[in-house]
Amino acid sequence: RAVHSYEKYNDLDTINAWSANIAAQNPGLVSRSQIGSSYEGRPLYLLKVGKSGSNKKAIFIDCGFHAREWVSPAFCQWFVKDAVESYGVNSQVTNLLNNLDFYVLPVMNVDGYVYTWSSNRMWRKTRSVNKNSSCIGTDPNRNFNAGWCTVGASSRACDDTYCGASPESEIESKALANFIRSNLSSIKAYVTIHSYSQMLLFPYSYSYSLAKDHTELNNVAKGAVSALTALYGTKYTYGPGGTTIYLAAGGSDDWAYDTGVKYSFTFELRDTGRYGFTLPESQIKPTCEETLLAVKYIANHVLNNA
Ligand SMILES: NCCCCC[C@@H](C[SeH])C(=O)O
Ligand SMILES: [Zn+2]
Ligand SMILES: [Zn+2]
Repeated sequence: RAVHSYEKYNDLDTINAWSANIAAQNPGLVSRSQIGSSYEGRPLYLLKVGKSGSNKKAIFIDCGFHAREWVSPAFCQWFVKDAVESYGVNSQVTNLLNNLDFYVLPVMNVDGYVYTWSSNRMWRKTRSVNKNSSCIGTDPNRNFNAGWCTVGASSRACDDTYCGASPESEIESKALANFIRSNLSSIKAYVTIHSYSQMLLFPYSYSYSLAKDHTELNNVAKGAVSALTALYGTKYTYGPGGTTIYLAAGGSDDWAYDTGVKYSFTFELRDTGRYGFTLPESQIKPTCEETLLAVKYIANHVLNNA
């Protein structure tokens, strides 16, 4: 197996070995569980990061929804590294980890991720077999029960934005939704990491109607983006998904929000198209460092307001 590096793209086996190790090496801060399995039978590992305590608020962060967006899982790994390195050293991180738990799902679409390493670097969807079609996979970010398949999604199995046979048809979507439903009393924020476009998005994408918490979410996004931009000058846009990027129904962020997770955000990381999904490894560090500032901004807002 390859050596793990935070500044390289790691294959799934390496990421799974890393998550086992980082939990074993930081027992007071990190624990690993399995929330389910993928279509092809791979485990979906979840890391819980935070100082053990009772009835703490939690933030759920997932990466790797879309297989080709390799910088996304790189960020989840970077996030956990920063947490364990900074605890007891940096007062802001220590405060966050004492008062919040972070559930980190390093790779949601494990089958798709493996497929981008073995067969097709540009694969997006899951790898499930579709009935009555030779085309494989569903877009997990069109597969949630939020305006499902009404707009900005396809009902054709061969399309990259195929919404699936039904909401939560994908075993991976079901596992994620079940975990959040079972932990609704503690999960105050949902952050899902994608690439590329350099955007910070929040509900709704399934319609142009404003979320009831639009003003607050917009202000949080504004603050998070300025924290991000302050580091290297990376320009981000932010706003409701529908008007900021495109209408897209069935998204995990809209579903989480309508399910009661008020602070729900989708990140589209670097870049704006020069490299796109094949962002060079030299940009992993700066991308993760700047994104970390935005996520910490959100976490602090949640800690003070949720
Ligand atoms: N829930 C939709 C959020 C906005 C679209 C996000 C992008 C990430 Se590649 C998409 O799923 O098309
Ligand atoms: Zn994506
Ligand atoms: Zn994207």
